[in-house]
Amino acid sequence: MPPGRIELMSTHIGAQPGEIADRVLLPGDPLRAKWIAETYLEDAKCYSTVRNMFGFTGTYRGVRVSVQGTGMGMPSASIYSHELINDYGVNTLIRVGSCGALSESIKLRDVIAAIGSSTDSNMNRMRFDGLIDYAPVADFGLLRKSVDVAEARGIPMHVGPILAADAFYTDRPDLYDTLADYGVLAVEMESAALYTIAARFKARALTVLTVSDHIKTGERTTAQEREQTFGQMVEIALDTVIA
Ligand SMILES: O=P(O)(O)O[C@H]1O[C@H](CO)[C@@H](O)[C@H]1O
Ligand SMILES: O=c1cc[nH]c(=O)[nH]1
Repeated sequence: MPPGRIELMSTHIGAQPGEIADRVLLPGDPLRAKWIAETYLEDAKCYSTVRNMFGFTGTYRGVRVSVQGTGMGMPSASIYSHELINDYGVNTLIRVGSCGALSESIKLRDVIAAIGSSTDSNMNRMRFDGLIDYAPVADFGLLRKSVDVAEARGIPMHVGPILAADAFYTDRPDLYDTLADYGVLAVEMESAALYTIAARFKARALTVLTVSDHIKTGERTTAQEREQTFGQMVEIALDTVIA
């Protein structure tokens, strides 16, 4: 930090007030955040390197947009979502993540927009004293816009429910089959927390995913692909977040 500059960062994000746009894309992978900023944003500047969880602000089609890594899992994603909304005034958050397909109807590299997110996480059970099974859902306006954008760009996009799991490696693959029977398309690890925190603090949130693994077929993409080549998902998210 330059001498004389007063430190006003939040606990986990090293940005000064005003350095983060009011609309933010949220990849789990901080290097995907860097790739998105370098590939899609004009005049992108890095506002945070705290814990190497990079955040950048630039412009996309003339609109200020930020992109912030969230890390893996709901505890980590909750921290970044909470601080972006409450400490930096962010009002629109679109997660751009990878996921594992649960359904035979979904193929590797397909794009999914998540209407709602079931979860095995205990976080909402604590929030609601175990009395309510809260249903975390996407902001309808963002979801509808993303569908319009995908259609306009000619990108096929599945729209449906997903699972946000605490564990990447599961001992209960049978539950994935049951969830698929109930129409759940894919599994990832952050969306339920994002939707819940956005609802709690009156922000708008959406999750758009690219299938990086197929739970049924065992197919998977490479780490480099997960970091750098999920362009269709990012383009849908960017066109949606600036609308
Ligand atoms: O690619 P990201 O956005 O990190 O999302 C998925 O990838 C990670 C697991 O490999 C989890 O964070 C999961 O949600
Ligand atoms: O959370 C995730 C992400 C990708 N693939 C999975 O199986 N799980």
